[in-house]
Amino acid sequence: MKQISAIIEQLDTALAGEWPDTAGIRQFSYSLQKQPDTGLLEWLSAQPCYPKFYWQQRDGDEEAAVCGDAYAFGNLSQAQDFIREYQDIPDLHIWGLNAFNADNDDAAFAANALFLPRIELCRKGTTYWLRCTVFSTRSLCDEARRTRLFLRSLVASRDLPPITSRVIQHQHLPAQPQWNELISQALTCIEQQQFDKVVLARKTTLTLSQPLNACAFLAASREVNHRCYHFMLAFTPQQAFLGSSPERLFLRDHTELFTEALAGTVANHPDDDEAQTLGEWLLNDGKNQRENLLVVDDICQRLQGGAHSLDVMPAEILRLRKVQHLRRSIHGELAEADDAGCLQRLQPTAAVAGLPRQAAREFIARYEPFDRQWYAGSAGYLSTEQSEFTVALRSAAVKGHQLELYAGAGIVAGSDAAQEWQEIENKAAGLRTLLEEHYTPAVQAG
Ligand SMILES: C=C(O[C@@H]1C=C(C(=O)O)C=C[C@H]1O)C(=O)O
Ligand SMILES: [Mg+2]
Repeated sequence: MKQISAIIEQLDTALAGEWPDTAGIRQFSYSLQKQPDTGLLEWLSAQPCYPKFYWQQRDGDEEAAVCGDAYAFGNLSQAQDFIREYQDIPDLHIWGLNAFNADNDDAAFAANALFLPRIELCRKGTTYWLRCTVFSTRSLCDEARRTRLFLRSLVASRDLPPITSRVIQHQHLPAQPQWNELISQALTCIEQQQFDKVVLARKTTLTLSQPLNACAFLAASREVNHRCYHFMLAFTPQQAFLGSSPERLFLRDHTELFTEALAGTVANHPDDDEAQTLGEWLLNDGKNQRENLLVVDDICQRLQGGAHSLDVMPAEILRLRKVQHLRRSIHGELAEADDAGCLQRLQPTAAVAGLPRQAAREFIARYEPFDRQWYAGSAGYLSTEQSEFTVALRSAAVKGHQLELYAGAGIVAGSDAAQEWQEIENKAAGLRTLLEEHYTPAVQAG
């Protein structure tokens, strides 16, 4: 990582110059001449500064490792206002998470964790760059000094440690009997036409033999869980939220909007022919088609007035490591480039809450036995030209010796509690199996 330390030295010289004692913003951007010796996640893992955020787009072509907060935002509208105010700074990016209940100001849990980083190491294709932002509402001069101190705390990249945490114990919330009750309650509401669909979830708390390194865990997931977004926000050395999600909430490119209905699930199979048979079954299954089409309806309704020329593509199968899904891509033209508006309209979609949204959310708030917090919210970034958020699914909270895994399933007329339990087991397996697979016995022969 010689290149990076050379850039940091150049930055230090720039920051040591004359700075005004007034509010303002400055950004420095340097391109890397060649690919760094280690990956971005390895670099991020080594850094002792929080918060840190990692993101990889699902086609694998865009990657970012960012850390330190130059400024933190109370909600996405504030973040958007900030980007608009400073739109002459070409590449201002704000990164982070929106909670499931991002629109509820009274919620006990933080609505979001969005920040303008001090430092960003990014990749697009084979191009790498490093960006540093100095922002102050009072004194750029003081902030430049703090940024220099911050840069001195950055360290060289290191290999990620192997995953040695073993699962000692697990606890499901709800456990299967309570799940069965919850599903029958939801089915009664559907029959009584209180709503058409509700997505119910489970939190599984794994107690580990030793704390898990969040970056190493995400790297292990990225290695095997292809066609997914990979994201992580580390709040402290012991606390992080991460995931490998197949689902796009939205991508906005200027005023073009790309979103999707990803709902309807069957198991995957390692054998291609078997997987294809399962996929064909999924394409022709009434209950799964219903789950997916309710999401299409929801998204199209929610976008009314905000987007036009909506195009819904035919259903396709998305094959992942443990499950396969039905996906319908949706494309439209926004009336204006408004990310806060997109988030408000689209999150949570009927793929993770239900339809109608309000009735489904009330059912979840009342009967789901845990607080979703970041699960089924969104993770990503906004900037002037482009913004993208993934739905924070196939996700987990790392809390020292504990790992909380989240998985949910859409309940519609025709859902069966045992099958939906199997479906959430399969979804949780995307992350859970990484621990088992990386287990190496402490005592080795010889
Ligand atoms: C709710 C989750 O996944 C959602 C529910 C799906 C379903 O019920 O078929 C499929 C994809 C996701 O939209 C989850 O992974 O936790
Ligand atoms: Mg389902």
